[in-house]
Amino acid sequence: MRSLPIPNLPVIDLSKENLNPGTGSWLSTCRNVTQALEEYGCFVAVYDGVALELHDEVFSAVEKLFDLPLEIKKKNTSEKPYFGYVGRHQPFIPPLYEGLGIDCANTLEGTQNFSNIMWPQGNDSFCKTVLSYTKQVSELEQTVKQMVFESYGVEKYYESLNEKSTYLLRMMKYRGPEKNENNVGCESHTDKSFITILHQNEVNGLEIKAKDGSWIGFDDPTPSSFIVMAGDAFLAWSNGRIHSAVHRVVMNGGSKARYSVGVFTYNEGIIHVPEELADDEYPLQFKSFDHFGLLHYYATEEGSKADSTAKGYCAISNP
Ligand SMILES: O=C(O)CCC(=O)C(=O)O
Ligand SMILES: [Fe+2]
Repeated sequence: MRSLPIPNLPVIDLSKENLNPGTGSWLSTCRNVTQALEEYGCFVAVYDGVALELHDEVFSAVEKLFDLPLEIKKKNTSEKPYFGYVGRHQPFIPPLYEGLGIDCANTLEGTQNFSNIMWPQGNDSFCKTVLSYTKQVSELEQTVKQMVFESYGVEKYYESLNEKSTYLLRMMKYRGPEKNENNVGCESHTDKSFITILHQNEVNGLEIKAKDGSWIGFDDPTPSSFIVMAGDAFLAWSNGRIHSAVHRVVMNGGSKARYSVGVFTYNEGIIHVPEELADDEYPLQFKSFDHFGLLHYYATEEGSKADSTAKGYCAISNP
């Protein structure tokens, strides 16, 4: 019997040298990026902005970070939900999971605030590594945003939104499950960010739910492959055109730990749906909204139960 082909995520080459605005390859890549985000809510970007050496430094720094004692990691706290330490001994969190977050990780101040808490004696090399990593990945994020804005003919709004962007770097560790232990590392969810860019070590586990309900595994990571994923804020901004994909982490392999890092974009202030993205055929579905308000809403009981965070928080209700 012939087996069905395993569905794959779209793969798009976003290497810097191929991306010159205005060229034919830029325009076709804009279309591919937008289509992938509309259909799958994500794609695999092949990106050469993070050198192999920096990639290795990041994952080795992250491993060392998780080796710190739990009492120290728990000092990573934040007013913003899910920005600080999340993990062991917390209710509703899979026991395999631990995560730490650095707010404003594209600034020296952000990385130093974090590292001074983890290592009161200082850790300049950690700061330098995560700062250059976040800066490089934020360039990829900006390219993707610019491409989508251009595809929709609303590039005039790009700069003002981009100026309000802040970058959260979240580092995740998933230990391998023990015998007979549940293998879910991270429950199904959509991200609350505008865009998330994920990068992982060689241990697989990320699965993305396609629109037909099937799960697509990301099984072929390389140091230059990044998962670019749209969050609920991007969906609302696009008046529902961009899809925010449900995804989860399932640890099917052996005992080796999975490490991943995600750069999550949030925007300060109010996000407006461009008026060009609503018309008679496509009526306005979302009100202007406060991005961090959306995140806080998700942390409420009502918000955590909503089928769609974006709809629950800022949909225009039909009479
Ligand atoms: O570890 C991963 O690859 C995914 C993590 C994730 O989905 C999240 O932190 O929102
Ligand atoms: Fe996620």
